[in-house]
Amino acid sequence: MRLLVTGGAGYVGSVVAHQLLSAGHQVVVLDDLSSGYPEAVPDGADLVVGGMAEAARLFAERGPFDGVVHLAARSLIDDSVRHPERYWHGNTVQTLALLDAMREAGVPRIVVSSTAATYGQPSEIPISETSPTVPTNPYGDSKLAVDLMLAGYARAHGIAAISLRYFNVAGAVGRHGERHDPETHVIPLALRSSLGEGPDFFPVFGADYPTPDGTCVRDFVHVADIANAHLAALDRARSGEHRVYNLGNGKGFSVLEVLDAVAAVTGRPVPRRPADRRPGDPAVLVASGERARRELGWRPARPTLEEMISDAYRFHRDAR
Ligand SMILES: NC(=O)c1ccc[n+]([C@@H]2O[C@H](COP(=O)([O-])OP(=O)(O)OC[C@H]3O[C@@H](n4cnc5c(N)ncnc54)[C@H](O)[C@@H]3O)[C@@H](O)[C@H]2O)c1
Ligand SMILES: O=c1ccn([C@@H]2O[C@H](COP(=O)(O)OP(=O)(O)O[C@H]3O[C@H](CO)[C@H](O)[C@H](O)[C@H]3O)[C@@H](O)[C@H]2O)c(=O)[nH]1
Repeated sequence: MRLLVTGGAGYVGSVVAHQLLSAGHQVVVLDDLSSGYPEAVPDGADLVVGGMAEAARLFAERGPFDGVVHLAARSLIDDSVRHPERYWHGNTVQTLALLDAMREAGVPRIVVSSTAATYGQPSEIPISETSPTVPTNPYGDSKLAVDLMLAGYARAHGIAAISLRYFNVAGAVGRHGERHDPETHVIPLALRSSLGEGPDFFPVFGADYPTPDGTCVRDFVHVADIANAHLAALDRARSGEHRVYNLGNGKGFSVLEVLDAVAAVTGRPVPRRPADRRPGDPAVLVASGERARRELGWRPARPTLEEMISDAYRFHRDAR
């Protein structure tokens, strides 16, 4: 297929672009480099620098395209609380422009990055695709709005649409890894603390959650597994239908368990200090992967935390 990958200069997008190329697809990356890096774009993919306003021109000049894999987004939760307009414009309005360009050019299918943040504080564990969606921040709101938009466009305009709700993405594939600035995610931050490159103490946000050790529990998924789900979703997408899939391993690890696993990989402890809860953090986020298994045939091939952390560590060492 000839595919447009938005956000392909970012963490997950660069791995998705890499796997699509390995599977023999043609890839054009559209990325405004607001949080991505040109050198992250895999060899073999063309990079076009710009926002979704460029999509119409790309479809007209470089078409026909068989589909879009849309990962471009802002995803800093704290920032979204302070500047909701950045998320409504950057995520929701930008996606609307992309969908309109697809309609105009007759691009038939789209696979979109959604997020566990669309569920907010979950009412049940594991979280299934039919669980209530009540986001607790504008980032989650802006992503849920995209999912609703996709449902309407699929129904009315025949677009084949799939939303993949990632839980906590981790790990790296070769030279494609997590490089956010600022970094807010637990594994890269814990690696830095363990290696003496971060703050002196890793802040553990909250010790009194209703979990076995009092810290939050998350469902980590290897970025290579996440990327493979996009290939399966492109195959599964059906005209006129919007489907949502949770991507997780169905198993949770607490923040303290993550810190121990990081220490086991680096051979050095993670110095830590209790800190206040981070506003909006749900105690437990664990996915039911049942629908993705049944309908996409997707099974994570790298489910262990050790492998995710080892790959992230290798990427971190090589990038230094
Ligand atoms: N990393 C996670 O744990 C996680 C979890 C759930 C969902 N997601 C979603 O996955 C996607 C990728 O996340 P990531 O961690 O790789 O983020 P990232 O910041 O590394 O990548 C996002 C990429 O999109 C680009 N971009 C942002 N806005 C753009 C715009 N308007 N036009 C063009 N390019 C734009 C950025 O420059 C960057 O290269 C996002 O949609 C995010 O919401 C990520
Ligand atoms: O310095 C830190 C950083 C994180 N944490 C804890 O580690 C856990 C994981 O936090 P992350 O920031 O790594 O990831 P989140 O669980 O907040 O992930 C959420 O935000 C992501 C976007 O950044 C995705 O959208 C994802 O789907 C959504 O669940 C949380 O309990 C958090 O409180 C700490 O204790 N200290």
